[in-house]
Amino acid sequence: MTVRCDRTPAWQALQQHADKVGRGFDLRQAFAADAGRFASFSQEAPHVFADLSKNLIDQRTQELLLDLAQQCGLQARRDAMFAGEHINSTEDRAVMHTLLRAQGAVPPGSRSGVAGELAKVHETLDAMLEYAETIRADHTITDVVNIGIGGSDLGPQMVVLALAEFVAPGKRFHFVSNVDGHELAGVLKGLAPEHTLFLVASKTFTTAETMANARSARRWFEQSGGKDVARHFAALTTNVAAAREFGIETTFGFWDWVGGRYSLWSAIGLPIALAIGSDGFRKLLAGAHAMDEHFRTAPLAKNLPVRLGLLDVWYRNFLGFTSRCIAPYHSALRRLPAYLQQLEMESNGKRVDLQGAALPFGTSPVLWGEPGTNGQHAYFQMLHQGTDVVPLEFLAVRDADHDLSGHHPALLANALAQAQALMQGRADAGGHRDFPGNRPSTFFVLERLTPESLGAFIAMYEHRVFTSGALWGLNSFDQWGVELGKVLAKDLEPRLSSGDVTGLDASTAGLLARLKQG
Ligand SMILES: O=P(O)(O)OC[C@H]1O[C@](O)(CO)[C@@H](O)[C@@H]1O
Repeated sequence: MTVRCDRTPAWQALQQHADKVGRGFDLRQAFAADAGRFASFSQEAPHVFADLSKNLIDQRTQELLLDLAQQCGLQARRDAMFAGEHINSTEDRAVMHTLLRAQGAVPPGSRSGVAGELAKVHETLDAMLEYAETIRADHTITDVVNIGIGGSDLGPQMVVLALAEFVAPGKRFHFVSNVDGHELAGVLKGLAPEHTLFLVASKTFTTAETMANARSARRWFEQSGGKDVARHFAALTTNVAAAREFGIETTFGFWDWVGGRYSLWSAIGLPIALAIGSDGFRKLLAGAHAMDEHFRTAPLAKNLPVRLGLLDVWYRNFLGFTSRCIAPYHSALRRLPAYLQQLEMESNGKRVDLQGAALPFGTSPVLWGEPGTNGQHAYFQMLHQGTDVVPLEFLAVRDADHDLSGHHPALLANALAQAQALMQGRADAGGHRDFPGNRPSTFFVLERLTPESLGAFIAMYEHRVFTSGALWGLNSFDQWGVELGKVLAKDLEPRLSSGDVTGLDASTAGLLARLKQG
């Protein structure tokens, strides 16, 4: 049983600590006073190194945050997740995406039944990877179109882009998510049905956008002379019956205990397996599993996802920061911010606790960002000199996968320089040219961007979001907030042609009249 963070003695102690030192904390003085600050505030985890030393925390902050984690029962909730308890209480489901990357045995203390689930995981994984290898060897298939949205799009898309270096030539990958027909039409324009494989990816197989795109893709396939729907369409879903009813015979399943935003490790990862091969996909899983084991077993004080989640609570609830910026210094990670937005904001963008009581404190920050160095020439101005403090996260990769001379040192120097500038500031230039400094950042280092390191980094983020969500007393695994808009859109769609505005508010009615279809 977890205790909500604001009902613990540590919460009160952190409030006093924030009043006393938190808001007056100065990073420059902290480094001057403690030669060991980098070592004591950095952390090695599988495939990921993190420097937390440029954050507005001291040893006491860390101790109090760890007390908070203990008093909230973070370990018990973590163990309940790994054991397969139904911690997604509003949907009465287990949360076992970690089982998708379990390498053999189930975690100790697992509920009965989990071993059986793991056997199903491996059976499906083997079948999916065998299929992936067959398609990889089939040179008549030159284009793979993934049709899915949210977790059925962002994860596979982000990973396929990120691991471009590992993608065998000969196949192009396309991702269609939006119900906006411009997207699908643009992709279809360059395709031939006999050379195309469509993957319809949807956990529920009911999502309106995905179903509309899948129907249009099949119509296009048939109208352009495509033969053999069975060979050219596959479905990735927990709702195999609905996929069959749609007319798709090749299906790869997964289970209700995999949340959409945690599903790239399941059959939803088929585009990744097609792109980087079965070995590559297994390495991605292995990297994530290594981070799972770190999260599950490392003491809280040396547990990277825990330290990050606690830092998020400190910034959000005690220093009042409402957003966090992520800057991956690697152009292949350009979809990482969008992916992390869903992971964090759909998980922790909640205003009631597990019992449904309104929370008296803030939860998910706004997460945003762009790859560096591009962001530097756009919004970094605000990060350096704006009135709001926005903690920034740098992700740098030591080794490049190209041999263009000079580029990589320039890229890395920029990442280092920005973190340095944010912290140091500048007080000698006068007026508009001065920088306040003391702006916090976290700096992640991967040795190389590989399936293993990317898998570990994503898993680290999943567990960090788990940590802050657990402390806030949230159910991080439902998403009721997406439902109302879906219902209203269903009501409005026919009105766009009928023009019926009965019962609508004046603004919606006025806009509908402007958008009415001729
Ligand atoms: O995979 P599905 O069921 O099509 O859902 C897609 C996405 O839609 C959501 O349910 C939100 O509407 C996400 O949580 C999910 O990732």
